[in-house]
This record gives sequence, C-alpha cells and structure tokens, in this order.
Amino acid sequence: MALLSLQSVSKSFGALKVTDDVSFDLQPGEALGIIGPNGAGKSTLFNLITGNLRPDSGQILLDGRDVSADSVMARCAAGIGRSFQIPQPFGHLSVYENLLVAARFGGGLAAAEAPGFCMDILRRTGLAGVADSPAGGLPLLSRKRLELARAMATRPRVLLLDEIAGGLTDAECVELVATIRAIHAEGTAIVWIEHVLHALNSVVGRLIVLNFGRLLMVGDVKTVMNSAEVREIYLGAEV
Ligand SMILES: Nc1ncnc2c1ncn2[C@@H]1O[C@H](COP(=O)(O)OP(=O)(O)OP(=O)(O)O)[C@@H](O)[C@H]1O
Repeated sequence: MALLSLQSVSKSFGALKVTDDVSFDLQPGEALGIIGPNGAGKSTLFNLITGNLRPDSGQILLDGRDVSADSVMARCAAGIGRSFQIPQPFGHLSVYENLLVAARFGGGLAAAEAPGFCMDILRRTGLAGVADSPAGGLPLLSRKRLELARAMATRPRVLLLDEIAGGLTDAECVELVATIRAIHAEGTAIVWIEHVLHALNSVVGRLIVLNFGRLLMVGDVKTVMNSAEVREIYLGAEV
C-alpha cells in the first residue's frame, strides 16, 4: 500500500485553478521530487497535503486512510512533516527551543525524551554550535538547516521539503544534500520541491512535473530530464 496517495485532488483560488486533478502515490521510504515553473502550484500541493489548505475535490490518503478533513496538527501527528520555502522559526526562541516545540507538540514526545532527541537532531543537522542562538538572527544556511531540523523533530514518516536548497552556495548545498540523504537512508520517505536540480536529482528516484497545476509527467529522473516536453516547458532548450 502507498504511504501517501493523492487522488484527483483539485484546488482553485477564485477563478485560478492552482491544483488540477492531481494524482500520485508515494511508496514507504521513497524519495520523490517535484519540479515545475514558478507558480505551477507546487507549494499549494504541499499545503493541501499538510492540511494548511483543503482541496475543493479529491482525496489525500495516508496509509490508505482519508486524511483530507484532518487538521494540520492531526496530520503532523500521523507522520506528515514539512519545511517551509520561507523559513518560519519562532524568531525569539533559541534554535534548541524551536526543536523542543516541534518535538513536544508536533512529534508528541514526552518531556523527558524530547531534550535528548532534539540534541541528536541538532548534531545531525550541524546546528549544535548555534543551539542557544535566537533563531531569528541566523544566517541563511542555518535557517535552512533549522527548517529541516524542525521538520525532523516532528518525527515524520513523510518529510515534505519546499525549496530547501534555494539560495545556498554550492558547498552549502552539498552539505545539506548529505544530511537529506542520511535522513532518507534511515527510511523516511521524502517529497522534495526544488529548483536546484543537481541537488534534487542526487537524492530522488522519481520526478513529478507540474505545469499550470496539472501533473505533466511522472517518471524516473533520467526519463523526465530527457523529455523534450519537460525541457521546453520548464528547463529551457539548453539544459
Ligand atoms: N492563498 C492564495 N490565494 C490566492 N492565490 C494563491 C494563494 N496561494 C497561491 N496562490 C497562487 O497560486 C499559484 C501557485 O502558487 P504556488 O505557490 O503553489 O506555486 P509554486 O509552484 O510553489 O511556485 P514557486 O516555484 O514560485 O514557489 C500562483 O499563481 C499563486 O499566486
């Protein structure tokens, strides 16, 4: 059975159909990439999966159970974790405190377990050195790492990453990819929206292409990247 399944999901904002009859399955432990031009509806798809938005029609299943009407909290508790394209930490709390909030309220960890669990995530995401720093003052790489760490602290089985590599230098990107690969290697399923294709394609096995809210293509990375239609619509002729 698929871990996550979208079945004919649609969403409009007024007259604008942003998600148009989208269906796909994510298998347990799979890493799936989502690409598409700006405004194609990628982040909206994440908001529909997490419950920040409700679909106008269609179903979202987790472990075969329809979660379309469940709250954000309930879906998080059921195993859907996400990072935001624009980092959204509690700026006045420390990095460590941000993780504690995620672990206690998102991950459901008991007060006695949460500190050790969060310390481990701080180490794994390279944030141990800034654990006591206010999250609001972090530089970009650390903010990206914190987005990832906060999502990890909710103990997801499906980790949704929204443009986590955007704006990083090549060296920073390599570090972040190594962390994401390690998370995936431990069995966490990943759906990753990303414009930095070399980073994305070094982790995922399959790609989904969205265009004007519609699912244009699904396939293995090589097939999608070699598709003339995808190159024309999204990548540009010379890529
Ligand atoms: N809450 C909203 N109300 C009205 N329109 C919205 C809302 N959220 C998104 N949109 C519009 O829906 C379309 C898709 O937005 P979305 O953020 O999902 O695209 P995206 O593929 O993630 O883009 P990008 O790659 O630039 O992040 C855009 O035209 C956007 O302006």
